[in-house]
Amino acid sequence: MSLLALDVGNTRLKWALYEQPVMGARMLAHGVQFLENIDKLTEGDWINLRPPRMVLGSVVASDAIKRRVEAQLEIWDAAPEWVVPSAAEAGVINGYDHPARLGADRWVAMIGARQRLLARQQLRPCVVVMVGTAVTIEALDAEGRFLGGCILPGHGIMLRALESGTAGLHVPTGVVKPFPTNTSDALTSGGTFAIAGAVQRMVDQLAQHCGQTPVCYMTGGAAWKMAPSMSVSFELVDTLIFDGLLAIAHQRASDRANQRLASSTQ
Ligand SMILES: Nc1ncnc2c1ncn2[C@@H]1O[C@H](COP(=O)(O)OP(=O)(O)O)[C@@H](O)[C@H]1O
Ligand SMILES: CC(C)(COP(=O)(O)O)[C@@H](O)C(=O)NCCC(=O)O
Ligand SMILES: [K+]
Repeated sequence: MSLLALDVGNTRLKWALYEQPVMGARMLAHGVQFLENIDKLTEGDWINLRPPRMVLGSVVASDAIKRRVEAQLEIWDAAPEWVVPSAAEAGVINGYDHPARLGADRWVAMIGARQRLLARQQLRPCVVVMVGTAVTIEALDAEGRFLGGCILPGHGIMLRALESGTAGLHVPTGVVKPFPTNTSDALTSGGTFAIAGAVQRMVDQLAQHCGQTPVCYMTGGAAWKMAPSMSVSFELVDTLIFDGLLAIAHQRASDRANQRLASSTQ
């Protein structure tokens, strides 16, 4: 049973077709589109795609974007399912005050991270960093409890905010330097250090809280930009959200199979 996994962020839609809804399944095809180009998926990227049997997605973009994605999915029989963060799922316990108000991408990425730790039998505390339009930094304890997390502006938003709020900060992109000596480098370095510093702080807080050094996973479209400037050790995992979607899809598919079995034996 093939699975089309969707990750709809505030900037881009990421998709991947898997052979089966299980962790470690073979990825048959994948792609990414900026949100302004999502109305052409069925006549473009998806034109020759083998019809998926199941479609599971995470969406944090607007309802209008979600409807436009659903319109593209109408060519296939499988009705799209969207993850809604709950109190607990696939090895993660949700500590948010209102579990459903947590971003679905954050929830799914934490589930992906937890599944990776479970697969390695490394039940350690974990920090999950996503560098996309926004940056999110989550803390999970060794039992898979999501203790809480931070939201920061991403690189682009930080720079645009500074540009629009000042008269003298309209400059080209610079490079990251320990001691920047021009405006471009000062801005680029400032944004990068803000993110790297926030991650380090969360790692320190979690280490102190749990009495154990956390594993740190980093993902997202702009993660590669952060990688050379991080002050803590981390693993870059491009597929963290897809890993989480596979775990949730696996759970749902086996629940349904069990229900069918129960009703057929009644
Ligand atoms: N090809 C690229 N070149 C430079 N930056 C990129 C590129 N692709 C993505 N990014 C950065 O990654 C961000 C989008 O990452 P993504 O994880 O897709 O975000 P979201 O999930 O919020 O849509 C952009 O805001 C941009 O900063
Ligand atoms: C924090 C986010 C904007 C991140 O979005 P992204 O950068 O992935 O596009 C998204 O997860 C979201 O809208 N969250 C809802 C609020 C919350 O998580 O508390
Ligand atoms: K994201």
